[in-house]
Amino acid sequence: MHTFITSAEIFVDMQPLVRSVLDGYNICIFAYGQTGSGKTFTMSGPKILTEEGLGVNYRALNDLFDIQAQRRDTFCYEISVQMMEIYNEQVRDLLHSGPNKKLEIRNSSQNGIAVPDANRVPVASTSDVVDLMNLGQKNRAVCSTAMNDRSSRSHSCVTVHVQGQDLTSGTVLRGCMHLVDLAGSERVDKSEVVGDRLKEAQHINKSLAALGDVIASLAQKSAHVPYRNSKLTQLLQDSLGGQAKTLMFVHIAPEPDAIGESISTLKFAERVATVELGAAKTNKEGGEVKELKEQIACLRAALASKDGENESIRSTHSSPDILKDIRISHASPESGHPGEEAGCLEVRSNGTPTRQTKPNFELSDMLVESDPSLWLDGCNGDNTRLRSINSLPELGPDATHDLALYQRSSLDQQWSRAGSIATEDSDEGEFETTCSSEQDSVRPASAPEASVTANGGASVAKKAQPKSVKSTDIRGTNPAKRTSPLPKKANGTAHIPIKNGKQSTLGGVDGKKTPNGKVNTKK
Ligand SMILES: Nc1ncnc2c1ncn2[C@@H]1O[C@H](COP(=O)(O)OP(=O)(O)OP(=O)(O)O)[C@@H](O)[C@H]1O
Repeated sequence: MHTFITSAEIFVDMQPLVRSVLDGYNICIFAYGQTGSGKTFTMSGPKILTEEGLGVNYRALNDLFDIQAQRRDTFCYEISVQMMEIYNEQVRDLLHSGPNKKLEIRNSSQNGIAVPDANRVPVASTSDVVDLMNLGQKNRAVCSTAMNDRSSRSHSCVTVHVQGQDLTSGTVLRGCMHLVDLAGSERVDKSEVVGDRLKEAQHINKSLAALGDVIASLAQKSAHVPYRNSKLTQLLQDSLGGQAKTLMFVHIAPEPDAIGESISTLKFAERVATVELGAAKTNKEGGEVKELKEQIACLRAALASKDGENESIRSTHSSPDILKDIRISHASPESGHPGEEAGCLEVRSNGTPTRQTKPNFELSDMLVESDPSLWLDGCNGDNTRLRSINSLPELGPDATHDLALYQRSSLDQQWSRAGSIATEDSDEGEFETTCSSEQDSVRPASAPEASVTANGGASVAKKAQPKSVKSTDIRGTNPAKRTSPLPKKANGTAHIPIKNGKQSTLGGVDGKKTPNGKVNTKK
């Protein structure tokens, strides 16, 4: 049995995840699968866009605008978009009008993984987004191959930055969402590519292999995760091994001769499902942090002015013009204190005695007065990075994973949802210690779990769900509490429960596991 579903229905399932970007979470949604299996269709929609065909990229941004409008009285949001592609191992700006320059992926303690030099365009409405996406799609490297007349020759990434300020408390939330349409893996004998197309295919396959290696390392909890082996894995580093909420759509082509690729795609999905993510956390800057930052700014200003005064004193000392104003008070013969003679200097500037002014507060006093606990607990931002990566919390007992499987029919190219797994993660995650982009990350031993989605043209979702966000995908973790281990929706969605955020097996379409633990893409 299978049910055909539309892009709108797929979006409903991922909506809670998208919405949490407005609550300060980092989100990554990406499409994986062989060439021609429907990744671009899922993310962006068909070549000629219709309202029903709009891909999840558009829907996600539309949804953000809707909520922005709903929260107008309580929050002030700024939304901006970047659009990049990784083409032949080079990061390029898709919103750049001039010649494309090579961009660098940077890892900073403040922003995590980012491409700061890519154009970041503020958007305020759906039409702004449509214009931007059109420009990006136009600039994207696309070419016709024997497998797909509109084959993406690059990985594309739409990054949505959201900053919101709570108008009551002044708390600032920063969230960021990557929407990634990967280039498809392809067998070059089948896609019949030569020359530049062949070179592109080799780069694509190599970077997807690097993604596979990263997933394998994460799944095995290896101490070393080879993020640096490709630009793709560098860019997705935070989403694959960090504290983002990540969802992956896995696509397979239903044609019989694609069976080899389909199996390897599903094996990949199975492995992704076992990856544990760190607990999702918000990028929140509360009132206390704001206050402390203001204090720091004051202290810096005070120090600067103090330095300035010291400097002016020093220059007064060394200025020959001023020397004449320095009067050495020779001890009167009566005083009889030779030591006082030498030490008695009166320094004047501009002919008037200068006194060293004491600042209103002392740096040391202020620092002692500040409660150090505030620096960690009061701030979910960068200061928490100071904590050891070993202190990453395990997922609570309520953590679940939710795997959503979508299936595309070979005949009418419709999607059928087959099952779903999601993760509910603690809101109270901590940052992994940041490292330079020149270093691969070492995985925290206790990092909690990921979740995955697959589709039968298939898709896999991996997300860490905030407790505050009501997700239709969130399930209790205690299997005993459930009436069925794989409750099935009328439309064919099966939810696979995972205890303590761990997925034991990847369920089949009908909610049943095949003997070898593979997914049943039953139609
Ligand atoms: N669910 C669907 N319904 C109808 N048409 C679809 C669907 N999925 C994909 N298609 C069509 O199949 C073709 C290939 O899809 P698409 O370009 O999205 O594949 P892709 O996985 O992005 O390929 P590549 O990796 O080569 O870029 C397109 O013509 C697309 O319109």
